[in-house]
Amino acid sequence: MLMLGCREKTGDYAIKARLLALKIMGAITESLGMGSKYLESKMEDGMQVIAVNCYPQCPEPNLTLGLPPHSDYSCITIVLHSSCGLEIMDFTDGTWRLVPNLHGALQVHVGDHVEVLSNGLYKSMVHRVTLNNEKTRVSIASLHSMGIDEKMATPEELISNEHPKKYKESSFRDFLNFLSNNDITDGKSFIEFLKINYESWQCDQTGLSNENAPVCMNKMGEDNSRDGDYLMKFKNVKKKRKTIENG
Ligand SMILES: O=C(O)CCC(=O)C(=O)O
Ligand SMILES: [Fe+2]
Repeated sequence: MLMLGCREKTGDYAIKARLLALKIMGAITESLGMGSKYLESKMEDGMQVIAVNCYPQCPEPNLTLGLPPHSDYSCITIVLHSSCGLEIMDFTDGTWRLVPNLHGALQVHVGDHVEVLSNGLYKSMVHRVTLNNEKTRVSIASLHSMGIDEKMATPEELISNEHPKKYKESSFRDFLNFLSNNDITDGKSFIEFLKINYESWQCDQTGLSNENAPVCMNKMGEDNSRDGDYLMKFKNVKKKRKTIENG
């Protein structure tokens, strides 16, 4: 009986989360000037993946993570959790910020595909999950994207001389292929792989060719900032800046 009750509730939750995701995606495409129906049919025919994550209490939470840093390869993810643990990367200063636990609140993560769709106006969120030594944490993540072979591309309307195309197009299957060949726990990220002219961007961001590097650092925080091993890169950029300043 208990299982039956869970089954119904889970099914109901999945349906409602999906409807909410469709509405949010409509609001996002509208905010980009593409109209609320721009992706409607592709999202309606798209995929929903529900991940139920259980993070057991851990005697030494400082030594490990529940989930390593990553961004979601979805358009958006809707998360409901039982307690604190989720942290998001604040690229303005390279620190992790704990998401507060508001009872019953849903968190919405912008995923990689919305970053591509918006030509970088929306940034997919880098997040991780920490553990605690008091209680088990449970989260339900509902990931919403287009069909497995549907390519997400930046609309022409969002591309101009001032805002050149920043990302290659890709499908969910492309991501799965990327996953089979790369270890994301090693810090590899698909969105970085999709970036066009990433090498030249990276060079600018080091400040090596720019005397106003502190501005670059800010720009890095607000703007591009993720990297396959972005934390390492963030540190390296700082290190390079120091070397430049000292030398
Ligand atoms: O447990 C959480 O709060 C987040 C889960 C998550 O990031 C994921 O499933 O991709
Ligand atoms: Fe995630």
